[in-house]
Amino acid sequence: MVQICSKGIDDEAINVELEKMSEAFVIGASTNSPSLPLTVLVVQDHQGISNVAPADAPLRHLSLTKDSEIVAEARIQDYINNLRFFISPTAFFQVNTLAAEKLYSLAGDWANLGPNTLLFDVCCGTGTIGLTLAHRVGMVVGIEMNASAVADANRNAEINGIKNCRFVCSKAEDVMGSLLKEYLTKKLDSGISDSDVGIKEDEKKDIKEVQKEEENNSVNEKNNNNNNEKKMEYFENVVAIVDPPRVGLHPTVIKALRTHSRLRRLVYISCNPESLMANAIELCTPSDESNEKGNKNNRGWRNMSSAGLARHRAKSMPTSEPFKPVKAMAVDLFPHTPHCELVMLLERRIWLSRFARE
Ligand SMILES: C[S@@+](CC[C@H](N)C(=O)[O-])C[C@H]1O[C@@H](n2cnc3c(N)ncnc32)[C@H](O)[C@@H]1O
Repeated sequence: MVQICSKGIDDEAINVELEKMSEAFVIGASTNSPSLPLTVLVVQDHQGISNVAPADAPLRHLSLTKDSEIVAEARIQDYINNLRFFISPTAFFQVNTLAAEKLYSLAGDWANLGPNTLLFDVCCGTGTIGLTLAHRVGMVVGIEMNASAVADANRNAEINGIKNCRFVCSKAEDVMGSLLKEYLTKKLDSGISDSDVGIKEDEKKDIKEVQKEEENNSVNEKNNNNNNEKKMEYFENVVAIVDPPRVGLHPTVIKALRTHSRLRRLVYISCNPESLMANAIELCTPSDESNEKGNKNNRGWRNMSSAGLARHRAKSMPTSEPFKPVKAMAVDLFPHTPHCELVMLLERRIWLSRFARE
């Protein structure tokens, strides 16, 4: 396992060693051998990120300890937006932290955040997106399947004094539906009057119908026992920033996001345009079209492109208001490579006018 980092490692022994190396720039740490020690790859006197590993980069072995427990504790650390992040060996972290700052703040701007916003940070890793945007929202709910990354996220919230985040350790497909239901169906049971949030009578009926539909949906739901005093609060503005791995979002997550009508705005961050396009097709295909009589038992699916498969899957999406792709931007997190991050804003009709800032 190679973990890329840019500034330091959470281990006093390593830091002592690094100090001896003047301005050493740590670019990788490996803990994949059962017979540790930790190996740290460094480039001396280096400044910058994108060209950090010249072919002749020296590989330095730092013998830390034979006590594997101590080494297993080693976490690298880095900074984004002046927040400090601890990162476990198996947790994801963007290598180009300066560009990541731009990426996350762009996503935050497009998500139209405010104090009454509930932000779902789907595939949250060590909590980077949610934690850097936490000061701009009422509450963040992060979802991540890597337990070490979730432990990091909780620790990162704590060390940065951030209190309005909850991180759920689970596959998004297992909890997205139940979390949306937990937070978004509070409204009609709460004492808040609909006029307070601008809901008209016919829209209220729509919401109830959709909620009923949501209950009937066979989203695989697991209860999670995370307690958080904020979870009973009502938030007017509900948005999701999703940042899935290359494969994109699981169909169950797409269905949950699409069929929960109070989610009006979705910012999709992707490192793979193909899966982004496929997921956007399912999120944005109008129900009338998706329910068109087609050959639902199409046996040619094995030969389909991911977009073709998405169009096919969209046919079985429950009736729901589609999102619309509004704008997209590429953010070059990997200069001098063919890879690029993409950000796309998806929106639905803003019926609660006070949500819209523009
Ligand atoms: C591209 S990374 C983004 C991480 C984080 N948003 C960031 O910018 O640092 C994708 C993350 O999704 C997580 N992941 C992959 N599949 C998942 C799933 N089915 N449910 C929840 N998280 C998942 C990975 O562990 C990884 O942390």
